[in-house]
Amino acid sequence: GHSTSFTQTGIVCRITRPATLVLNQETTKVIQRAFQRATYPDIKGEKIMFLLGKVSYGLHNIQISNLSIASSQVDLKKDKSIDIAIQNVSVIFKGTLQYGYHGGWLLRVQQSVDFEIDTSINLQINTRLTCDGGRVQADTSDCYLSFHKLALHLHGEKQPGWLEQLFTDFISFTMKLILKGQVCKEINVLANIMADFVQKKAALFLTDGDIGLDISLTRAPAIKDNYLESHHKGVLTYKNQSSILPDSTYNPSLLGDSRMLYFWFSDKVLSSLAKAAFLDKRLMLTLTGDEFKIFQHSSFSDSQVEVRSLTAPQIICQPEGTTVKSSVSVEIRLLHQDRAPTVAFSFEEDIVTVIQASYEDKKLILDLSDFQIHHKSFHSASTLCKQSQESIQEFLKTLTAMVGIPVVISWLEPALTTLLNSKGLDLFDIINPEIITNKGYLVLQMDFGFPQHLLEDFLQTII
Ligand SMILES: CCCCCCCC/C=C\CCCCCCCC(=O)O[C@H]1CC[C@@]2(C)C(=CC[C@H]3[C@@H]4CC[C@H]([C@H](C)CCCC(C)C)[C@@]4(C)CC[C@@H]32)C1
Ligand SMILES: CCc1cc(Oc2ccnc(N(Cc3cccc(OC(F)(F)C(F)F)c3)C[C@@H](O)C(F)(F)F)n2)ccc1Cl
Repeated sequence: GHSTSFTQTGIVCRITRPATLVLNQETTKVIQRAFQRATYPDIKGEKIMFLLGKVSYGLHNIQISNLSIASSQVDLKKDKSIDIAIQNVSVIFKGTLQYGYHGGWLLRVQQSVDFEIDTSINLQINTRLTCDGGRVQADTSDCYLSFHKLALHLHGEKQPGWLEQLFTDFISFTMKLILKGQVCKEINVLANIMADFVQKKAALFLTDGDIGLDISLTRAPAIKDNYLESHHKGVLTYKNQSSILPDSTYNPSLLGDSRMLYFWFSDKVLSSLAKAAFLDKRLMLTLTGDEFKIFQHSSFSDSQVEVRSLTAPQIICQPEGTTVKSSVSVEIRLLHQDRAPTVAFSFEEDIVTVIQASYEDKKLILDLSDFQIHHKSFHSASTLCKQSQESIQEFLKTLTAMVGIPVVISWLEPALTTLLNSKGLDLFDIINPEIITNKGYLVLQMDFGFPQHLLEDFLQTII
């Protein structure tokens, strides 16, 4: 068939129906905020009333004095919208009603009385997610209020009957229009502040120093019966230069809909992150632990081992795990009191490791499931005979396998965990996350408890 010309997708986020049930708990807080933020303009008018002549009225300083929400449901409508239904929002408005009429040619009455308007409202908000300049936009113009109660209560002594009539016939109609207009406007404002907030937070999450991932959308988020999913470039930005992403291999059948949250990463994205880490000189390690004091009793004071990547590691995802191809140099240095360190000997190896990653107790765990070491070269300060070079080569291979690789992994695990937690990953209540690798991609799938901290953060941004 024809190939749809989409910009390539490196990362896909899928939020399923079970997740919307968790998120539903908190929609009422956002709606409450919308009612509180809305402003209610004065309602003024004048009517010619039978026998009374011209009557003028004005409702001033309308404020919310009490607000409660009974229940809400979130529903995904295929290829359309996220439908939020909210029942029994009961709101009490307070204000001052001024009214006056010009009776006979002399009689003028001007009254001012405090009022309460007691309402009970159902809301239906059908949110469409669109893509505007690579960012998620929420369009909540499909917003309906239905009133099953709107009653005026006037303070003080009995008021004239015609006033109730005026309220029932005219004022309540205007009141409904104002409420619908103001509340739906605020809901749209909040929905877009929220979408912007997640976009910003997500971008911060996937940036560290000069290394970042461009997570702008490649198309509008797709809404299906059981999930909604967003497609992101996942293009590496290093020192503000962004690289291109080769063609994407994503298709929706790769993800399920039983877990709340899925992230699909093309392994090209992981490879470009490894490349940026290499360019950013992060892939090197100086070991001075006791296990590396190989020249213990010689005249030299101390020794250290420096391990570093010679090229950008290549990351390939397979069903067996994440394959990392790196070429590495290991240097054994001697530290002297009085002069610069000298290199006792150094060697280079091509190392292929297969890693299985998991995430438990807010820690990233990297397990080595296979490896291959190809010895490339060896340099030593003192000349060695041929025979001993062979045995040294074997020894170094064993050293790399028994010490080198485990040391690098046990350095990388906490380093990545610290990086992720510095972004606030540990604040999330992530339930039973699974990290699954397959041909050319990696999937994170998990359930989660509502991110209370995220909502608090968000509600702070909207005073
Ligand atoms: C590459 C580091 C090399 C350092 C030093 C170079 C010298 C090497 C010397 C000798 C040994 C040779 C190589 C050593 C083997 C080490 C390589 C090695 O360990 O490779 C791993 C590098 C990290 C990574 C890409 C990987 C696997 C999975 C990836 C992780 C999956 C999830 C992680 C998410 C960001 C976390 C989300 C949590 C979730 C919300 C629950 C993600 C993507 C982080 C990166 C890892 C393979
Ligand atoms: C940090 C998670 C993440 C976000 C990405 O980019 C974006 C950008 C905009 N919206 C999203 N959504 C997915 C999503 C799910 C869960 C959490 C999350 O971000 C965050 F809440 F953790 C924030 F604090 F960082 C983002 C939402 C998008 O799917 C939707 F729903 F708007 F269409 N992701 C890309 C990759 C990764 Cl790992």
